[in-house]
Amino acid sequence: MQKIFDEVSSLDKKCYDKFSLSEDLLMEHAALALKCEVNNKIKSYNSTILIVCGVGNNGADGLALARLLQDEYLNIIVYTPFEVKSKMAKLQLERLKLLGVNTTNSLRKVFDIDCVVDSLFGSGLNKPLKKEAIDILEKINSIEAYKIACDIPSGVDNNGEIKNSAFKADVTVTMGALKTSLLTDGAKEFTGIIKKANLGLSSSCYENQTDMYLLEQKDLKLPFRDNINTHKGNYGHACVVIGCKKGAGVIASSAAFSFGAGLVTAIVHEELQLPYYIMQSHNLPSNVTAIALGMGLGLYDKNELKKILNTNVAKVIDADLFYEKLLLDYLNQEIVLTPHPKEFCSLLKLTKLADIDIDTLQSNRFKYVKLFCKKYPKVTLLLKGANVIISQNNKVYVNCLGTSALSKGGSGDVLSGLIVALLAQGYSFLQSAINASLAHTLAAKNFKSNNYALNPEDLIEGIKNL
Ligand SMILES: NC(=O)C1=CN([C@@H]2O[C@H](COP(=O)(O)OP(=O)(O)OC[C@H]3O[C@@H](n4cnc5c(N)ncnc54)[C@H](O)[C@@H]3O)[C@@H](O)[C@H]2O)[C@@H](O)CC1
Ligand SMILES: [K+]
Repeated sequence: MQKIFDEVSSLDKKCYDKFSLSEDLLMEHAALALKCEVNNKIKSYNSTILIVCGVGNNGADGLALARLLQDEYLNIIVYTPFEVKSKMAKLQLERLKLLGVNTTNSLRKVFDIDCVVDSLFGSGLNKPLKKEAIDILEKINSIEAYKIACDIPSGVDNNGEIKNSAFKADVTVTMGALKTSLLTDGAKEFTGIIKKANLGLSSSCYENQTDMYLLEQKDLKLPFRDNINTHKGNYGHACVVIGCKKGAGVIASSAAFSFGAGLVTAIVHEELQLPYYIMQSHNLPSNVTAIALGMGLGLYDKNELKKILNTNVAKVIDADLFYEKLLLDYLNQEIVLTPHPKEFCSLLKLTKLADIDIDTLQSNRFKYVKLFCKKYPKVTLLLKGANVIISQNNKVYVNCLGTSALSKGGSGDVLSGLIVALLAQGYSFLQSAINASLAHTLAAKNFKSNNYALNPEDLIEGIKNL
């Protein structure tokens, strides 16, 4: 798990005030981290590196990089389209001049470039881009080369929003600590792989306390069976309520069985053709330990719903239930909710927290997740998206490991099945949501066939083999 911060200027300030590091020293480390990234990828001396430098300290990072790369590559183009403004950018430019390095303010030749470093705008981007900047970004985006963003892809603002254009990076070397702005669904299209640069201090000294964390592959804890002398009753009894769209519940049931639940029962109105290992019943069995409810539910008798919701076992709620007022009666208890953005908008409206459209939510995912979890601190909320956000009370966890292969009907049903399996086995609400989400995304990431082809069975098969 890595810490995430909304802003890092206070952390930079701590470096100056508490540890007596200078801005110049931090910048030198930033440039060194960029140099490492270039060197790791570009091995041939006969290469051309284009460094695009803006007017502020992000540009200054690029200018310092140009100095560090001298003599390492045949051709280093230092492109400064605008007159530099910040004190550090002026100093870095002066240092380059003293070395006899020329810069250019026009970029004609955009072929035969092996690597582009984007140091146009960083955390100081505070207004929409003008045409001139948009044209530059479009021009450098069109170059076929390895693309490195310094700190944050230019055009992505501090809320992680992209107003008109942004640099499309293969890798973003972010300075000091991970920022929320890099982890929005919108930014995911532009950041590429995110790497964190050390600015001269270990993370434990540079970073402060936070309630936000980025989940990593190594955080995954699978429900391995450590004891030998066990029986099915030791692993819980998961029940999945089958609604009108029966496939959803069937997928969830299969996923639950494959993720370790000792028994899985589908709660049905009529006998269905199900895998032989999934039991069927009209009522909840007396030994139920967790329930999944909502997927493919459609129209369902309210009294039956209430009866299921009133059963005192762990529950994961999905899909159609986010449009049901009835759910409001259960938000002050421990429960896992797994809405996608449209369903979360409905939930926000039902709870009278906000009446917003999907675009507004997507631009402010963290804000609305925090708002909801503040009002309902017992709920474990998992907001689906390109980057999944999982939150309980004031803690927020982000899972960036998902891929577009998961953008399919049935993926969410698998996730609910995984969560109910862990709940049934006695894992906590938060651990169930986190580990199910990690398993879900990692299985998709490991999928070897084309990324448009993943189906729920492939996903379940992948989860079995993590
Ligand atoms: N403070 C520190 O100690 C460190 C800062 N570092 C770098 O400094 C960067 C932040 O530097 P700055 O605060 O100078 O900010 P930026 O370099 O991101 O840019 C700020 C400048 O761009 C202008 N600007 C903002 N939006 C614009 C727009 N849409 N169109 C045209 N001009 C616009 C501003 O007026 C300002 O002059 C970080 O992203 C990071 O790369 C690193 O060197 C690490 C250490
Ligand atoms: K940048």
